[in-house]
Amino acid sequence: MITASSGSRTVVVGVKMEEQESHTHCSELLTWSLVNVAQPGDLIVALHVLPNHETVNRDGKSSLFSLVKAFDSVLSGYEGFCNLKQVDLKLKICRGSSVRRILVREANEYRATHVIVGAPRGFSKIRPSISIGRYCAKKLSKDCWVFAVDNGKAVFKRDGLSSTNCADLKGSRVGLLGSIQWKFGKSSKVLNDDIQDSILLDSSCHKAVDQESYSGGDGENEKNSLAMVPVKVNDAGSSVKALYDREVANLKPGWPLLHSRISSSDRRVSERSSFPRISVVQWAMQLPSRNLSYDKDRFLGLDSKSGALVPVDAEIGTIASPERKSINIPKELVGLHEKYSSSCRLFKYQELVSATSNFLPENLIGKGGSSEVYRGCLPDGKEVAVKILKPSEDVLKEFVLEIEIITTLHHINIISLVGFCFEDDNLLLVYDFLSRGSLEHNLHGNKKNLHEFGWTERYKVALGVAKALEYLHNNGDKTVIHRDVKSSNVLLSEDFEPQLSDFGLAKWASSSSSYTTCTDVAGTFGYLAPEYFMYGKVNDKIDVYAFGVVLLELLSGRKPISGDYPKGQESLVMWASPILNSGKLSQLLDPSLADNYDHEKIERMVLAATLCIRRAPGARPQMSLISKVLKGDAVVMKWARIEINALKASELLDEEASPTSNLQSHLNLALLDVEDDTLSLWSVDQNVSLEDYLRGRWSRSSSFD
Ligand SMILES: Nc1ncnc2c1ncn2[C@@H]1O[C@H](COP(=O)(O)OP(=O)(O)OP(=O)(O)O)[C@@H](O)[C@H]1O
Repeated sequence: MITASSGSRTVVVGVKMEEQESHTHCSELLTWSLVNVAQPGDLIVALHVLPNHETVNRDGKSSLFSLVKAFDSVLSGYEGFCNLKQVDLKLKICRGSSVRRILVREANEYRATHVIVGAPRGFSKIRPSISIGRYCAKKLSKDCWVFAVDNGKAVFKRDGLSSTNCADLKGSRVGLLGSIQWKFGKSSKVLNDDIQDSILLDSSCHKAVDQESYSGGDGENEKNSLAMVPVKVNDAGSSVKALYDREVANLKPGWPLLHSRISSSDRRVSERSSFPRISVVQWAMQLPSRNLSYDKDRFLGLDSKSGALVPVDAEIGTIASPERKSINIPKELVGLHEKYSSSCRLFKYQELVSATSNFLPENLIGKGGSSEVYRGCLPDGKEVAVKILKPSEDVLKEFVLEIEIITTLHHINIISLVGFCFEDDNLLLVYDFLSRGSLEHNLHGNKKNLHEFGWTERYKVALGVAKALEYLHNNGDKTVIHRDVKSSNVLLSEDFEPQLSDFGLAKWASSSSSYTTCTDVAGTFGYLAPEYFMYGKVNDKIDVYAFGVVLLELLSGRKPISGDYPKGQESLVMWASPILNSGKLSQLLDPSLADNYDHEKIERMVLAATLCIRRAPGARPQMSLISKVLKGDAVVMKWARIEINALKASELLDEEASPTSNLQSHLNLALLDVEDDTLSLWSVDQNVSLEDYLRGRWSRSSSFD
């Protein structure tokens, strides 16, 4: 039996391949499942039941043969998305007479946590998917979630008892390197375990399907699994891999960065599971490259009672271990306190335990992908937010980087670090507490606060975050690129003054405009700039793009990505772009707010958003210009209007030039706004820089005025 690794979940999706319907049913159901249910670490099993009587097609070919081929073409479109979302997608084909019974049997075999069924588009019977959904709900354990999806909407849902609910894409941070290693490790394991009845898909497909292997079986009890196909993952180095290598060489848009990671890691088998059950420090010490033999005279000591590593702090005068001997500590933590003692405090773990009333669940104010945040109160009455980092491969790097970067930043719109703690099993960061929580919460969370969070406050937030980013990008000779600008990383004070937080992914850059290429693309769905997502290219413009998405959230009240909206509107950028082009502002603005807004300020936010989300990084202005737009600088506003008119003209041309899209580009567009860059390059050429504009060197400006 194949199951997901411990701690992860298995989602069984009953897919039906409809020859005549260009596979739309299968794609829709899978897309729905991946967007709405899948979470990093999940195993998604696309299960197709082949009726017993179907052995040959009308054209006389083996039905299984054509079926696998058809599935391959559909599923290969999901490769990039699955890698990004860190899920493993498998196809399983079973033979049998009753689809529902086989679904239940397979779900039980996989110990599925979620089962998703659908119905072919245009099916005229009364919602057959609901009836299958009900059947599965009745037959499957109460732990299992069951969904019936019809036309892109869940028409039936049975909540499972397990606490693991549906995915919330907004919070899914992505880390490509990690996902690929995991995927290979996991895929290899699954294949080895199941090698007897699995068939690897070869590019020709002829080897993929053993024609003998599906010759019989007339009951559901029979072992009638026919094919288990890992999507585009092939340990044996088949032509699929060759394709990756070719594509890397050409660096075409698509998934080149993913491909390069895949080709360089195809022999790795990593056993990445969920979070390890050992301490962060212990865990980090196991990593070979991070260890350092260190005489602990100075900062860390071994607690003779617990055997744990504890900080030795001369100022606070805590533990000095009697057993002074050489021990291994992660090199990242060496000298940390000494280096930052002037700018922030080293807390003892006990102090933070007391401050948060032993991390009382009621004090939990937020959860991130890699952390939990508790509200706390220090003995002097100061309120703090205590962030506990969960173990992960990069946790030490992120911990130290956050301290390193944040202690150099001093701005009213950037969060202050009060102190930190590394002790025993724990890595903690202590910040000023911001009473209104995150912008994300204010926009998309508790709707009853909405009347307080009106247009004035939203404008204030937009301007404050712009100033924070301007400061980061122009702070002396070292630019800081945040890399994870998003509404959950903007915190609000009582009077809605925003502060940018979470510098765990931030990067130093020598200058704001020069590019560096990252192999560890990380960030959050919905906010990733296309050039960063596709090529790992990083400069300040990736923050500008993400800020544009935050502006759109402020204007529309919509989430950057959500499966709640109709097909094609899941991505905020994709939904908003045509509206921004059409200038029909009423369609863009948050319907839950009254329309007594300050027109000028809204226009500034709209202009700024339009400029920020331009696909070509070179066409996105620097944050200093965006701040000026938001402040309403007359000259810059005029220039911005000209820019945007030029953009509209270029987009109209582009629409005429390339009206079609395939599944891959549809997914890219819908979820990540990744598209061929030709339009953007065109628009860069056509547009005028502010400098040129000010020098009056742009002769065509009058035609757009
Ligand atoms: N200083 C703070 N004051 C008040 N609330 C905070 C503070 N810091 C964090 N929070 C709350 O905790 C939540 C989680 O924060 P955290 O930075 O751990 O994760 P995130 O940014 O939401 O996600 P990820 O870490 O995956 O990017 C925030 O969204 C916010 O609601």
